[in-house]
Amino acid sequence: MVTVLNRAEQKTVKRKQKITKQIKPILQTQNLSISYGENKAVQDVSLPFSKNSITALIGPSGCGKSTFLRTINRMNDIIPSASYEGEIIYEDVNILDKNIDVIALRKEIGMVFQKPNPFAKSIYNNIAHALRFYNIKKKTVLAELVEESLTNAALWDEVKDRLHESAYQLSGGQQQRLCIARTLAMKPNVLLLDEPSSALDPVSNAKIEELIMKLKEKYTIIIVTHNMQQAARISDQTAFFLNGKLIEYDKTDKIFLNPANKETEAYISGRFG
Ligand SMILES: Nc1ncnc2c1ncn2[C@@H]1O[C@H](COP(=O)(O)OP(=O)(O)OP(=O)(O)O)[C@@H](O)[C@H]1O
Repeated sequence: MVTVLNRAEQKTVKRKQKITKQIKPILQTQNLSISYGENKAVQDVSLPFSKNSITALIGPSGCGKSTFLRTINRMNDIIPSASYEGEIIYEDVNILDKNIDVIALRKEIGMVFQKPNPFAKSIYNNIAHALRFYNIKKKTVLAELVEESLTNAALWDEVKDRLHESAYQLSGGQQQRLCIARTLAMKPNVLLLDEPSSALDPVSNAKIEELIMKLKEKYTIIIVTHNMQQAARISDQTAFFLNGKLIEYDKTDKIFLNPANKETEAYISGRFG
């Protein structure tokens, strides 16, 4: 039977579809477990990540946060003992599938590590080199993309007159923003940040936090942090891990002001970890 909707009904359906689209996560793990040999480092974790939001992963050392993060762009593939169960659905595709093009995936889901790791090249070539790897070779296009990504990483004004100096001449905080720029040049959808400012001084840390909050307008961000104030300041949602398990996940305000779980409360109030 064909149902003909009147205008008002059509409007309601469209509005509902719009809301569903907004709420539907861009990325979600479903019953994800990750092992190193016999050691189950992450156990049965299901978490959604919505577009243009920041999710903080917190928990004591060794609870599986980095393992979980690295699996989202298949960085753990390089560890021979690592294996997975469950699914990671990114835009309706299970990215743990054997047939996934991992190089293309890492372009869409970029990662920045704890210690700034620029290449031993000029500031310009740190970004241009990454672009050339993806076959972008035209000089004018490269120059535009270098400027755009340095601007988006809030670094352009500080380096525009020294683009051909070695990246190693930058401060630690600037090097980390260069690494963020290098990732942004790939035009990713999701940014994975593994303690991106823990190796930096307080001023650089504040700049990186400001940058991350700005980047939320364009990207979905997942950040591992040991810094509770940082998680509380910048994230929309927080997930608390303990011994490889997801103990609690909620809006960040709820986790920090009124956690449902005693272990979460003990951790955020500094009683362990
Ligand atoms: N490359 C590896 N090979 C084998 N085991 C590993 C490897 N990396 C991590 N593990 C193990 O997986 C578990 C989780 O480690 P992971 O680094 O993910 O925790 P974490 O919460 O990120 O810790 P930290 O906060 O100290 O970085 C630990 O038992 C760790 O020893």
